[in-house]
Amino acid sequence: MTTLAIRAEGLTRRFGDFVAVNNLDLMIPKKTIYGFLGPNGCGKSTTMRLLTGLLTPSAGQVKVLDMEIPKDSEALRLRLGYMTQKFSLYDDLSVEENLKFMAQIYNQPARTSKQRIEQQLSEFGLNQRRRRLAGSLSGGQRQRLALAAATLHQPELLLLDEPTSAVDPENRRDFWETLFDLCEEGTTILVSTHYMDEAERCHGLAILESGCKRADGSPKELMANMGAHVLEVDGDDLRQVKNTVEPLPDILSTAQQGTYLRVLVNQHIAEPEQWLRQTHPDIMAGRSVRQVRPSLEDVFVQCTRQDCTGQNKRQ
Ligand SMILES: Nc1ncnc2c1ncn2[C@@H]1O[C@H](COP(=O)(O)OP(=O)(O)OP(=O)(O)O)[C@@H](O)[C@H]1O
Repeated sequence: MTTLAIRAEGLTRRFGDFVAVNNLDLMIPKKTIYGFLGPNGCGKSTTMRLLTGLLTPSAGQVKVLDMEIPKDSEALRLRLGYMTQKFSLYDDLSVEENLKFMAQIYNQPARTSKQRIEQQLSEFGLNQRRRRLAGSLSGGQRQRLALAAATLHQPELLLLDEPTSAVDPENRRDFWETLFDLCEEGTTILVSTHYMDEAERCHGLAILESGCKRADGSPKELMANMGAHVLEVDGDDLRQVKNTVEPLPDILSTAQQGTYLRVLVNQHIAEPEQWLRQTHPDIMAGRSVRQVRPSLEDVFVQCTRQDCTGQNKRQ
């Protein structure tokens, strides 16, 4: 028995010539919430499908809950919960019927499943809506039903593919509270997202782009080891400041945020504020330039500047 829920080495998936998941190494500890952060098309869903055994790897080794994939995929399925991006329950079945159906799929004995369904209906606030057709529920209610169904059989590992993309901020917050409760009870959770605030809630995180892993660690570690200074420049005409400083090789990126320009400067510059003022004294005159703590978005920008071969995308 290891302390890892998922261990992948060189995990790769090709579709024809296209490499959707490229040589991915993952070590995901049990009883943690681990995130995949990345833009559309970076390979999050494909990786999740590989980890559930629904898709066969083109190369690499994967162990999930100490079982080998794809060899043990069938047995593993009963120990996993998987919530896909699209609502995958039946619109024309009621809330309760959907849960009963899921209980049958997971071979739950009728006597215990009745009790478990009642428990889920109450825990996920669906008791009053048990006879409503799933198709008539709101986005937040559908999402709660989907999570109730995915956790009905008390899986050890829960994989959630962009679970909050169709819900409002309040439901998203409640949803995350539920995830922390499940984690506290011993469930390992793997969740994909493109929201920075959600990624920041994870214990560990892999930043993916174009099928490659660009960084991993806790959000705190990622921010501490980003390899760049972050400056905020204020004042008028920030567009002009941006266009002027951006071509400098030691400027890694610039982005306007309200009344500030956020500037990422190469870490080897010893005194970045002073350096920026000296390189463009005219345009910096009368502005405040101050160094601030990196955010996860800065980390994301910094580690996705290059493509999988290490080429700088800006050039
Ligand atoms: N069955 C398939 N055949 C061919 N290409 C595929 C297949 N499945 C996925 N891809 C491609 O692999 C890449 C990664 O897709 P994937 O769905 O894993 O990305 P994602 O990060 O989950 O993005 P999104 O958030 O948009 O779902 C995309 O370019 C996609 O078009």
